Amino acid sequence: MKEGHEVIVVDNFFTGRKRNVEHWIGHGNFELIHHDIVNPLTIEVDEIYHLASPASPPHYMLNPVKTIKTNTVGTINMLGLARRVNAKILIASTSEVYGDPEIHPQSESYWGHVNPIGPRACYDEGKRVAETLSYAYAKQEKVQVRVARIFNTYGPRMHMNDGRVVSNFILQALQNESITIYGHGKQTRSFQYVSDLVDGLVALMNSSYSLPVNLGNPIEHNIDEFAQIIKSIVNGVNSSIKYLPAVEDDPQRRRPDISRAKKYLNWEPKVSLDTGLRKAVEYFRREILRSSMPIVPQKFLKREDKDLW
Ligand SMILES: O=C(O)[C@H]1O[C@H](OP(=O)(O)OP(=O)(O)OC[C@H]2O[C@@H](n3ccc(=O)[nH]c3=O)[C@H](O)[C@@H]2O)[C@H](O)[C@@H](O)[C@@H]1O
Repeated sequence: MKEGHEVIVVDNFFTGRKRNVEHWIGHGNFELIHHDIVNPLTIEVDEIYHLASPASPPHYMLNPVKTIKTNTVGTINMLGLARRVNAKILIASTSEVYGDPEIHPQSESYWGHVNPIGPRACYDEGKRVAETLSYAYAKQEKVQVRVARIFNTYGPRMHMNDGRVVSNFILQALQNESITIYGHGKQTRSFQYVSDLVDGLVALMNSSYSLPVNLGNPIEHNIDEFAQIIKSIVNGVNSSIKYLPAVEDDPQRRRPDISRAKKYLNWEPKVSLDTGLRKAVEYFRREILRSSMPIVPQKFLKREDKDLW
């Protein structure tokens, strides 16, 4: 990137400007992803990372309309901005475009198995439309797009109330509470450490490859095993396992085929689950100590329960 030029990163949590070359805008809120954020007459923009959207199931299900708007209207705004300022744009898509997959592991050529009217549809279909929009803008408006299909990611500085499995299990084990498994616990996931993901996103942006690319760690565990791994790292001897009702449309198996990322980006994850989880656990331990009251893992809420927005 040329000196004095801008990279715009739009995501959920960071707002404001960092150093000379980065622009963080966010809150996963589609009104903020607006074309007024950059005045193309005063700033030259080379790259836009569009990462904005709620991504945790209890969060995105709480306000499905806003989730869809962020991924459709918000993405149109960002693609329009990329076109006007002639910037390359990276869209954060998701493993959830594969839905509850019938093909395993999932490669990018798989079209997916998504329930278009289920509780996850606001996110799954929102991201699928975001991909469709990206390639429509690429074809019609010649926008340079990069599409990352991101698989389950964790690490320090996750939101304590994120509500996804990694933060829930670590919080529960650290606070000697029961670990809550939704359903039978035989569903699988493959977890990647945050720095591997960031390396993959930057490699994709810098590459000349424009089709979707899976970014994830292909080592797969079922959720029962994952609970035991967290317990052993935390030494959560007092945490029992509590089985709760299954989440509707919960994908039963998920593991990325990362041949494409290896071939075109020369990328593969480097951080083992054990190393990454130890770092995440240490972060959570410190956060709990800093907090004056117990931190309750996020559960699935109804709109009237709490407004997270
Ligand atoms: O990261 C991904 O690839 C995508 O999938 C995630 O969805 P999911 O994998 O269902 O995320 P979690 O909420 O962390 O659930 C993982 C598994 O653990 C289970 N779980 C979750 C939380 C919990 O307390 N207990 C529990 O058993 C869930 O039912 C599910 O089977 C999120 O939708 C997105 O962050 C993302 O796009």
